[in-house]
Amino acid sequence: MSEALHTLEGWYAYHDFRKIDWKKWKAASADERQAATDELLRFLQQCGANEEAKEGSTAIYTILGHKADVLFMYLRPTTQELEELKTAFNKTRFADFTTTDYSYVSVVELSNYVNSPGEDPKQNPHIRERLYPILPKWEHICFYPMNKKRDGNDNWYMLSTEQRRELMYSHGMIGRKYAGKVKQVITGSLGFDDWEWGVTLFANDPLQFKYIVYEMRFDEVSARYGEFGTFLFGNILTEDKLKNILSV
Ligand code: VOV
Repeated sequence: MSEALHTLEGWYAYHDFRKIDWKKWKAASADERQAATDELLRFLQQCGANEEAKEGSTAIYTILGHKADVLFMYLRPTTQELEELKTAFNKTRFADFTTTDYSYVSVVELSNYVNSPGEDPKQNPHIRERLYPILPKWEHICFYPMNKKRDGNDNWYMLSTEQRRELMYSHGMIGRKYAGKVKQVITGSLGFDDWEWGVTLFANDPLQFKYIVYEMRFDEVSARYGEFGTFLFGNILTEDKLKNILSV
């Protein structure tokens, strides 16, 4: 029988992709640039303190290619906190030098194909770690949204729970080959954004993104049912690198 699973949700996610207005930045005085940089660093320090207190997590990456310059990825317990962050960032002087062309709203999700009967999954420390993840500070990030197809005979949502479980098992087995090389954070976005899931991958070797996405294309879950949006790739942004990038 085809029926919805009880998904497990954790922290809410906001991927804020920003472009830097370089013309405006270069035209600003050295004092203005310094003040804007200091405000940005203070904002990021607050994000760091939030992460230390395990009340959320933040990852900052520069984005390669024309689609964006910087990604601020926030995980927080409530959507209100995400909104407060968005507003706090927009109030910084640095934000005046940026524009947002793309963002993504979702919530960390486990699809619970692998639950143990009789157990409260939210009390399981391994599951809690995945629902409330501290984002790895690995060298690279890859983000893309995706759907499961509803197209004629290729309709994921018409498959029985058993069929979907089997297919997801095979997906998970491929994923497990990348243990230690790729870390995935899957966020559900039905009702929040234009696609069904956001896929955020972290790796220290950028080629691992290419390998895993390619290998998964041959797996039925992706080959038959996967539909994919725009891919964005980036490099980690440390405080020193940030100061370096912003110095003119
Ligand atoms: C990096 C490795 C990796 C590993 C180990 C892994 C494992 C697993 C498991 C065990 C499960 C099911 C239970 C749960 O944990 O939710 C999932 C779930 C999911 N995945 Fe995955 N996935 C990985 C990686 C991984 C990638 C690279 C992608 C993108 C696919 C591609 O073709 O580009 C992906 C997608 C998803 C999605 C959209 C879901 C939710 C599907 C749904 O219908 O609900 N995923 N995934």
